[in-house]
Amino acid sequence: MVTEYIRYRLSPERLDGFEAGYERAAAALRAAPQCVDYELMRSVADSDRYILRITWTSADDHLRGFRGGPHFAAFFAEIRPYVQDIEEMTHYAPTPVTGPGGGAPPTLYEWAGGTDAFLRLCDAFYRLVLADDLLAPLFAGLEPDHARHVATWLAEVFGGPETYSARRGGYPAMLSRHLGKAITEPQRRRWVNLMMDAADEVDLPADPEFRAAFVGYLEWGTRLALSNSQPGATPPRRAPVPHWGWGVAPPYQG
Ligand code: HEM
Repeated sequence: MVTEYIRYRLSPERLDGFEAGYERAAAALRAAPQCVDYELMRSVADSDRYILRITWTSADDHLRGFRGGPHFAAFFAEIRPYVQDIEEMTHYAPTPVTGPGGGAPPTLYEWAGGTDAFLRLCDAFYRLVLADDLLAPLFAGLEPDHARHVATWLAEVFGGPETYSARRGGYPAMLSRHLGKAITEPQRRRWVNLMMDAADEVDLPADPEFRAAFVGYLEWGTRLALSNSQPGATPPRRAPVPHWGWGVAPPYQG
């Protein structure tokens, strides 16, 4: 995880369109799996000064992944007029010096290790699923990208980029994949078990706080998947993607 700060001092003729331009550019940041979060702030004393903070999964993900990826062109088209007004553009890493609150707790997505961690998790999970007597028949004939789609769903649920919503269709798309599948309780339980096995296999964080929050979502989500998949079920067709947090036990950062 690395934080980029970009400081702007805008020429008067470019001040007006700046925030609206960044508003549009932000769609590309939200869609990019390398971007964890961003915030644009305006100086209180000098309204021509701005600081943009962007948290990236790593400096390399930013410089190669994002700049070499499909979202950069749309992003850059919006901000190109303001490049000449940049005073500083630097990656910063955290130090142990933080306020009494220790800063905001990381998201479950950050704690897990970002997009890469969820991709590794789902690759391992579907290897186990396809070798499993109860689950393999349900997943026969999977699209080759299925594991990646489920990884982007999980990443979004746990506080990562909204890629599943932007590219795949959010909750309605996810729901539609489960309708009519008539998932049984033994299959649901096996799904959870194999996901936990995969978490061990790819070394997701094993601390009690992370695993409790992680399995909490799996229990909740699989029970909904089971009931929504029954013949005659009438789940809501539209709903937001859930955003799962730490619950009552935030991470121990002693
Ligand atoms: C937390 C629980 C679950 C989550 C987060 C989840 C997530 C997803 C997502 C995101 C998709 C759609 C992927 C895409 O866009 O192509 C999907 C499809 C699917 N899921 Fe789940 N799922 C869950 C539980 C289950 C369970 C318990 C089962 C069965 C035991 C199951 C079986 C399937 C099947 C068969 C598909 C469709 C594959 C296809 O033909 O495209 N899911 N799931």
